[in-house]
Amino acid sequence: MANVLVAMSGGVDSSLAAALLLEAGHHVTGVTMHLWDDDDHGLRESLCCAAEAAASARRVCALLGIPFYVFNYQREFRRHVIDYFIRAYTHGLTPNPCVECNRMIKFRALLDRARALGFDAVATGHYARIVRGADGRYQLWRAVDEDKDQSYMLHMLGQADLARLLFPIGEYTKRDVRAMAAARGLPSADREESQDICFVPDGDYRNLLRIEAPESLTPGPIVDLEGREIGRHQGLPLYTVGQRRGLGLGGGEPRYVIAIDPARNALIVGPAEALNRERFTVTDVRWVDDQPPAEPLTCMVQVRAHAEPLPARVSAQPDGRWLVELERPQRAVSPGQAAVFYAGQRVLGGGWIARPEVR
Ligand SMILES: Nc1ncnc2c1ncn2[C@@H]1O[C@H](COP(=O)(O)OP(=O)(O)OP(=O)(O)O)[C@@H](O)[C@H]1O
Repeated sequence: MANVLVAMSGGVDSSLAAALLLEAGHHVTGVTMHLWDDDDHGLRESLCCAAEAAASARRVCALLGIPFYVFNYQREFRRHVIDYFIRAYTHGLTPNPCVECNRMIKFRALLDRARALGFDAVATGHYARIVRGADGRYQLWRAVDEDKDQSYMLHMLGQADLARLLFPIGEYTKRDVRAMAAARGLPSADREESQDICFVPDGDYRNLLRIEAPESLTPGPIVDLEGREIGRHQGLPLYTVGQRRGLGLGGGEPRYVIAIDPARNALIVGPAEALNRERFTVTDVRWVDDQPPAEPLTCMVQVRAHAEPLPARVSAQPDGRWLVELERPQRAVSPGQAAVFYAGQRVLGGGWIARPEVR
């Protein structure tokens, strides 16, 4: 029996996680993290759900008869997630704020505070599995429900984190989770289709950039692979590698965003073939086992949240980065996104895709 703090966002997954832990005989306490305010970042008109999440989590805790707290992490979230998000865009990268939120807020700030408060473990409603190997080491595996799997977003977890984490939902399919929640009188529907970015609920981050980093929206040249200017862009953060629509280049051969060059404030476009990448480097790599696996490492590499993993050779570079050589070229590998290394269902580790040298 353990003293478990359950991170609750008011939805079906974390609500059921709390219920299952309670049924397993643990002492369970619910907590909602207050991450941002409805009147922050000039986003007032598009925000909805931060307060609603806490209210819903509070109701679930009352139903389960467990204590409920709200922890204020607005300052940390601003610094580590929103500022990172803005900074990445101003550096021509495509950020993944959920990975940073997991790394710095849920699995750093919350885990640390839980320990300081005397909790043995923190549980979340993430879809992933923690498995203890025969050697006693912790392993991170994909969820049973592959469609819902969130292991890509959790690749930064190391041994000390996994020793104090529980993902009770990872063993079930979303269907099971809904049915089990309904059977317990818990909310069983998702509030809304999960938004990609919680602090930009309508998916339009231009307002945020307009207020926080207006200079990032400076129009500039669209250049082809030969360096000829063939159009104008409206600000680099509005484009992603691989994008075709919205370039305003008129007819002719379809052209795609091949690279973003913040030094020249230029968008580099070219034909579809130019998007294919076989090699790229990954920075800030963290390994679930806390140490790199033996080389040569052949594994599967996933370069976006829902991308198909591809076979690759991964090798350490003298500068601390890791070089990924894919067996087959992959379209649109976006600098700033996470690259996560898998051995079958098991996460080995991962890091950030670095920007290649741009011409
Ligand atoms: N504001 C928050 N406060 C506390 N925990 C949170 C918060 N946001 C997310 N979490 C935790 O992280 C988990 C994964 O979050 P994610 O946003 O991927 O799913 P979700 O749709 O919020 O899940 P749920 O069905 O539990 O609402 C949640 O299940 C919950 O445990």
